[in-house]
Amino acid sequence: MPKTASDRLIVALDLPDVAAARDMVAALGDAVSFYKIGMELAYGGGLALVEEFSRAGKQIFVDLKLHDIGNTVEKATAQIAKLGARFLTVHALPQTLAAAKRGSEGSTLQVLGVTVMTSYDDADLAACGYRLNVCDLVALRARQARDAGIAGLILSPEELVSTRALVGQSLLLVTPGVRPAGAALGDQKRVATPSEAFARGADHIVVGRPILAAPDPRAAARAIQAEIAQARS
Ligand SMILES: O=C(O)c1cc(=O)[nH]c(=O)n1[C@@H]1O[C@H](COP(=O)(O)O)[C@@H](O)[C@H]1O
Repeated sequence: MPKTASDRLIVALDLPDVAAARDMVAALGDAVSFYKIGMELAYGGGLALVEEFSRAGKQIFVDLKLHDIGNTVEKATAQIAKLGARFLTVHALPQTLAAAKRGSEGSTLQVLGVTVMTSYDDADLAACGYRLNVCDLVALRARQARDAGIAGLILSPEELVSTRALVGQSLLLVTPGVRPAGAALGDQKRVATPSEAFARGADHIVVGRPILAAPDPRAAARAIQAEIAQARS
């Protein structure tokens, strides 16, 4: 089914509790159809919202960035699959990818591998002891994710073109680190605007603070969707 600009924008519900998340989803109304529940909200009771928002017709991305021994990742993935979410993140490391793939089998849950966090640059990787730069590490992880047979990748807008060339249409490319022109970057280091992300081949973008902290979150979401529609026309 063709995706609309609304399906392509995933709003990160980075909020402290269930009440704040419900208020934000009510304020965004029919403007937003796809939400991400990440660690802040999940640890504040937010996993219960996966079923609630799914029943209300929203698509849900559970962003827990799993990484553990294979058995634990497999069983945790199977638990998330029961909630009815569309996406789940795990770190894009071979054992973790394979375990998450096993845990999602028989369900509609799609596993996304997180390549290199968008708050990291080459110097941050070097400080962690990596010998590869961001571009090469994303490429390695993209190949490993494709080989593991998972659904997609989380990467920054900066690696979209090279990654698409590498994996073609075999993986969904989902990118955070997206900022409307002039918006505060916060802790994001590898960034682009919504139009740039779609011009470079993103399937979905993830946006949090530029919508959540806007004086009118619904208008901010609508403006991003208008930019997406224009970039894709
Ligand atoms: O997996 C993610 O969603 C993620 C990966 C990544 O590399 N960078 C990243 O920012 N994210 C998430 O995307 C969202 C970005 O939020 P904003 O920076 O407020 O737009 C947050 O919920 C992050 O946890």
